[in-house]
Amino acid sequence: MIELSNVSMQFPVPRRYIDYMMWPLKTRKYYPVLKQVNMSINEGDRVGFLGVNGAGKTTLLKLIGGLLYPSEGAIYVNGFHTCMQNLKARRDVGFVLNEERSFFWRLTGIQNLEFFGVLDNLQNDALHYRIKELIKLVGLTESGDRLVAGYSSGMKQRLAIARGLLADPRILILDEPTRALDPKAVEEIKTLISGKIHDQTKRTLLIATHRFDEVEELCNKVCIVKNGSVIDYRSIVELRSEYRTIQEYYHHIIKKEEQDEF
Ligand SMILES: Nc1ncnc2c1ncn2[C@@H]1O[C@H](COP(=O)(O)OP(=O)(O)OP(=O)(O)O)[C@@H](O)[C@H]1O
Repeated sequence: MIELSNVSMQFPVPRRYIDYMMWPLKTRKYYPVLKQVNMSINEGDRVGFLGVNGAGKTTLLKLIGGLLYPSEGAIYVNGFHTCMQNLKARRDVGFVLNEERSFFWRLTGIQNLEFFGVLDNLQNDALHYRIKELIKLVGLTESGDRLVAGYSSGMKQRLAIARGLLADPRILILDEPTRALDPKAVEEIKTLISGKIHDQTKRTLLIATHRFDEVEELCNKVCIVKNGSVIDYRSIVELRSEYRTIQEYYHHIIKKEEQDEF
């Protein structure tokens, strides 16, 4: 269970930008990225986070995963406060972040997993057994001994998924898991996530994405983030009674929100 109560997040304005800002913005030391977010996510839920670039999806996921602390409010993951009990809150959370540079390119896929596995407190036989299992699960058995420098984007994404699963977390956070992949690789990653990662384990999945098909196929709930606020959060079954597709629902909610602003 994940609970967010009145969560706000501000980042400091970088010094180099202040010089170019006009008064009264010049006096601003912080800018808001998330505003008063309240939501709860049940165990086994698969939530798709939709919103334009810069809406605050990644920041929200990093806060839930305890990688960032909120400026205000509180987040509880399985009853643990993400600031006060950070290690306990993070124990059951795995991350699949879309950062190409987060692997050591001159090491093999398996060597990378060994490195990150040690950081996750796995050792010796337990670590090697887990890596073998994961390499098979993500379909990298043939290429586990190849240098990551020679991996395609799809293979790096599979490796990122394996890394996120090293500690066998109950909650998996995926930030744009199919970004920059070709259509075949997108389908393969979606099948991997829906079948082996969710269906067989009933893990909680939190997925930030720009793809409506991904939400349709992988999620049971949708959360729309706009300008740092959660403007709608509901189950897909519920929205089906009003909208034919996720796309139609998304555009309608965004339009309604814009009309309400004026
Ligand atoms: N570490 C940081 N320091 C300062 N500003 C940040 C930091 N991380 C994110 N931001 C800012 O917070 C805002 C929200 O960014 P975030 O990455 O959460 O959005 P997003 O919805 O995930 O966007 P995208 O779809 O492009 O990934 C942006 O304006 C971004 O520049």
